[in-house]
Amino acid sequence: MIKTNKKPITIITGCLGSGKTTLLRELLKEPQLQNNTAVIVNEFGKVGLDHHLLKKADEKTTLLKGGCICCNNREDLENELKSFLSMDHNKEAAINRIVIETTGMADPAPILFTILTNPLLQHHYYIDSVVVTVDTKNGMLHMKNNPELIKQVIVADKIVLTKTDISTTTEKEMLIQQLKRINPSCEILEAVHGNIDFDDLKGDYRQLSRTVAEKEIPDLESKNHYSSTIQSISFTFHNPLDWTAFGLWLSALLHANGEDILRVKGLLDVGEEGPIVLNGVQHIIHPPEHLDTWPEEEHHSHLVFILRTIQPSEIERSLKAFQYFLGTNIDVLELNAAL
Ligand SMILES: Nc1nc2c(ncn2[C@@H]2O[C@H](COP(=O)(O)OP(=O)(O)OP(=O)(O)O)[C@@H](O)[C@H]2O)c(=O)[nH]1
Repeated sequence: MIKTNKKPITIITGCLGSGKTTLLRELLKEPQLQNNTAVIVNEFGKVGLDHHLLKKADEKTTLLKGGCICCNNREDLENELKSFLSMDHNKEAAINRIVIETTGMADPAPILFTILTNPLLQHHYYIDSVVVTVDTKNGMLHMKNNPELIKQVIVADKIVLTKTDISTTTEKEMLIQQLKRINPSCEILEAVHGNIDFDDLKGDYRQLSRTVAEKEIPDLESKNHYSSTIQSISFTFHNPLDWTAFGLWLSALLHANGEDILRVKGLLDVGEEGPIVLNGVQHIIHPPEHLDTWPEEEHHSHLVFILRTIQPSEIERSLKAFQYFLGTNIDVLELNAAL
């Protein structure tokens, strides 16, 4: 147990769709995180969905908009962390722990750098633990295609293997071997659907004195680490959509372009009381989740794609060609977000 007045920061990072939000949603149910914990979520583009899902559990959830936390959004992070300090005078409202969920392609190094080198932040906060979720099913593929994952694993204190329930023993063993090669000192844990104790993810006293040098942070100066082939597009639908027709359209799209559709996420109005949460990671569409109620006042469907090599306009054309069958009007909210 660390004895300090500094506030611990837990950073949850990991590849697109590896289970960061699922993990965080479960953790926020723990009594120790119900009060006085602030959650900072960073997502691609201007349309974030994860913070809607988290908001129900924790009202102090902030979405950092306008770019990735590790490239063009570090000042926002700094300001957000500083703003929590102003709540310290009120014991009940004071924030005593921060959890940051980064985008799926974030390089955690610049985030650590921001917190570890700003004198004010350094005085009030410490990095308790860098937790990296790794999708056991897609992990080897992610490792091959996403250099960001390697950087995440390098700085990880704890790796949480997710989706072990849908992976084979061989997939898991090969992945563990590979992870140990990259970061031999890292603790590797498992969590199916985010089922893990927060205590297991906490750091130990040694992290309190962690410095930039100790963390061997790579690529501090990189402004933007993304490959230019990665783009995103988001849509909004104003009326409920036909879920069966949508499923057909999406299956055909993934069948044709699965490798190039890195991620699809949606909060969809299908004419029921609450929305459906849609989650796809490359070829895999996870079982959709029905929410009882909408997390926000506004009940419009949102759909976000993160793409590699395939043009966002192709998705738009394909979706619009299907519009009649979906029974709703489609607007493009954001196209070609600079990732
Ligand atoms: N079977 C299975 N599915 C999981 C597990 N963990 C997460 N998922 C599913 O994986 C999908 C993606 O999970 P998220 O938690 O949204 O992933 P994320 O890392 O937050 O995604 P981004 O924010 O887009 O990077 C969802 O459908 C989850 O229900 C797990 O342990 N087992």
